[in-house]
Amino acid sequence: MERPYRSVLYIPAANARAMEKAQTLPADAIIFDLEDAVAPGEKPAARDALAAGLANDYGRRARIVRINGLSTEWGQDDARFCAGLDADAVLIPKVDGPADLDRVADLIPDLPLWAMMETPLGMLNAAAIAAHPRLEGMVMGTNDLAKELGSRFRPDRLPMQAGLGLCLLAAKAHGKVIVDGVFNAFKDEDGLRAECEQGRDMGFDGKTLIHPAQLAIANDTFAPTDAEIDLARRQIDAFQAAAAEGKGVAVVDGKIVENLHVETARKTLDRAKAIAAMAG
Ligand SMILES: CC(C)(COP(=O)(O)OP(=O)(O)OC[C@H]1O[C@@H](n2cnc3c(N)ncnc32)[C@H](O)[C@@H]1OP(=O)(O)O)[C@@H](O)C(=O)NCCC(=O)NCCSC(=O)C[C@H](O)C(=O)O
Ligand SMILES: [Mg+2]
Repeated sequence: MERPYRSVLYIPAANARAMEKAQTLPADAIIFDLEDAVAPGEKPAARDALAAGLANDYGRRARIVRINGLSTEWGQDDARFCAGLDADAVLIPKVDGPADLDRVADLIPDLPLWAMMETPLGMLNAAAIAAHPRLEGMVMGTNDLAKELGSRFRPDRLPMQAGLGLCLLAAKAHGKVIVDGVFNAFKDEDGLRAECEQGRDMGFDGKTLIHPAQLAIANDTFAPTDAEIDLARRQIDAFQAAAAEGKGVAVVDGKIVENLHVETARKTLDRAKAIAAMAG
């Protein structure tokens, strides 16, 4: 049973109160951020605060640490800090290609790597990045991508579609987790829900979030509904019954069910089980 990544909450590593609070928040994963959410003058103190914060009990929530890029003045110290750290993964910002992952992999031999997908080169090299043997997951960085592209924020995210699609294809081709970018207006519930639904419909595993008020909407949107779970069970049952009669196709609710639909149905049930395990 794979972990769910419906809700992936960023927490500035300098914010001890938020790290404490996260122990009880319904996030599937936490990104402890040493990069953009921490002011330059606070970077060393943020590392110390994170070391203390990671001693908290986050239960089943995945603990991912976002370091500064190795080309910055903090990156090497961040990487040294992460080697041997009790965390679940290290997230590397602004990954342009697999060589960026190699460099961090050499410094941090013991943790899975995740890549921020947020540069034009990263989009063009998405397949090679996703194929990296140490890579476990990808996170869309839609703020940086918009900045680099000079594109505008639109509710339909049309300017983002090429990048989102390339990264999604790459992640799926190589069996990696992929979560969507943040929705900046954290008090706009309708806007967040619409963007979560778009990401879910495209195939993202979940959404990165910046505020606890966004958790419920992401958790709800990226979970299979009761109707989907019920349909998945009926599709599996109907297909098994058809197979027992020597048939390769069943019909449920007026629609055909073939082997491939059964695979999707099984994934739906697995996801529901993984989500239930988070609550338990
Ligand atoms: C956006 C915020 C600065 C708002 O903070 P604040 O004004 O303190 O919010 P509230 O008063 O509403 O907070 C209420 C309580 O919730 C806690 N809280 C707030 N945010 C978090 C959080 N992220 N995780 C856990 N807990 C949080 C507060 O401590 C309050 O608790 P209590 O004391 O019990 O009342 C703030 O939300 C924030 O800093 N968010 C994270 C910003 C961040 O991490 N940004 C960087 C990542 S996004 C990015 O870089 C995207 C990517 O790279 C790209 O390019 O797109
Ligand atoms: Mg970014």
